[in-house]
Amino acid sequence: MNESPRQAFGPTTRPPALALLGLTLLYYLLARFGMALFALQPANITLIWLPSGLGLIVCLWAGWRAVPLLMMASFAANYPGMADGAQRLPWLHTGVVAMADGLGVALAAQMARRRLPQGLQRTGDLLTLGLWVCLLPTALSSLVLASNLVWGGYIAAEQLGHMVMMLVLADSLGMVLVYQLYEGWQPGGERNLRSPWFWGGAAGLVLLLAISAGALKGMLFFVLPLLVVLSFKLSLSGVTLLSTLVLVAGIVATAQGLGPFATGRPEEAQLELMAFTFSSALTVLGVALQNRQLHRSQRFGEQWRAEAEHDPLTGLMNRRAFQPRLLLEHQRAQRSGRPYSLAMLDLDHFKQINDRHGHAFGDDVLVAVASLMRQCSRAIDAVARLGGEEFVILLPDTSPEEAFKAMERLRVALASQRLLAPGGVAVQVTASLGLAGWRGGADGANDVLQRADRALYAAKAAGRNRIVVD
Ligand SMILES: Nc1nc2c(ncn2[C@@H]2O[C@H](COP(=O)(O)OP(=O)(O)OP(=O)(O)O)[C@@H](O)[C@H]2O)c(=O)[nH]1
Repeated sequence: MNESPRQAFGPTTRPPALALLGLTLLYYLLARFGMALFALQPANITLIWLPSGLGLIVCLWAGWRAVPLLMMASFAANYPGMADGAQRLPWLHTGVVAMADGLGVALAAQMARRRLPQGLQRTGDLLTLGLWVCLLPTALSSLVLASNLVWGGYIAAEQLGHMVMMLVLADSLGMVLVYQLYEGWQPGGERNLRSPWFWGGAAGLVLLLAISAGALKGMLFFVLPLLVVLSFKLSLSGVTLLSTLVLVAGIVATAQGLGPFATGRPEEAQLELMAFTFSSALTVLGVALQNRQLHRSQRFGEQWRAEAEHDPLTGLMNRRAFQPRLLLEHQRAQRSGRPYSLAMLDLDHFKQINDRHGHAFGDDVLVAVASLMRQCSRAIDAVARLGGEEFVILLPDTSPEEAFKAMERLRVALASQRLLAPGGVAVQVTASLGLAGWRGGADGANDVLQRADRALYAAKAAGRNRIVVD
């Protein structure tokens, strides 16, 4: 799974032109109609500026070539409004707005590439996202935008500071909400749509929104705990999708005069809503990232353990994993009084096979023998490769007499099989086995192992391709 597909700003692969044009059109529509959809009346304050988030993503994806397109879209979206007043040179001021918009998101994308080259990985990355990707670029572009508005006579000079703050908040919020969607998405993310938690969670969120738009306005604050619960149940993609949708819906509702933030004091309401939306988005994203990190380390732990305990050639358990398994079986046998048996198996004249047919064929032989041993043993048996051409089989609940029958079947099966060496030579491989059992008494697990080993040497000494029981 590639979870860090972040593309360099100034990318190496060209995005399809049609997709780029489509996104530019979306940017235009969001900018054009976002003002109406997200503006808090009567002061006409835009609560969230989604084009900044979309612009950031487009720049991350398409690099510098997206910037002129975004500037044109911004110009086209802003010009009707800016030409509406009595101010002079509206095209010039709209041009400055378009430039600030385009360069702001380009700078944010550059920051994201430099500061978060692997995307969001840890909760600590949220500080980088907030400060470097959102706050700094939007502060610079907002300063240019607001000064331009003062210069053009659109707003009074004393409104500059307030305007900058509003623009920074609305732009940053747009970036956080859209960027978390982009970051959260990963191949396989659509699996969330099959989870009952996703649809149940979505229904719960819609219910909370609906109730808070009516009589119980405070119910909106339960959106956060519900999203936190969902961040434990869904993958990052699902959580970021629900979080973005519900928080944007909350903003739209406020702009329509619904919910706890529609108080009739627009400027205060804006700040409260921003604080709620920011803290909710970042908390949920933080928990979801932490959770993903935890799952990853668990997965790595399991993978590391599997690798540490298995022989890479045959896939069988190795000596390290076999030892505790044997001890466990010995303790179980001591408690239950039931016997167990151990068979040590060593290939005969394996050095000759290697020398005559090559090491690679020797490896094939080891793999074939391992596979045969698996086939000839039961699910409760433990088959391990102790090293080289030496194997062991632990047969729980089995007396040496019963084990002998099973091992004899294995020995015969191996000896009657022919393996094709390079050049088409059919090679017979045989093995010698030493068998020992535990039937109670003072013997420890290692004593049983040593007895099986002694029996194996006896089998070799007696002429090979046979089983000796100790
Ligand atoms: N191809 C291959 N050979 C291995 C591997 N591990 C050990 N060997 C070889 O196994 C051979 C073992 O040789 P010996 O210990 O002399 O035993 P043998 O030739 O089977 O003789 P006996 O056990 O007395 O029948 C050596 O040549 C090792 O190089 C492996 O992973 N792959």
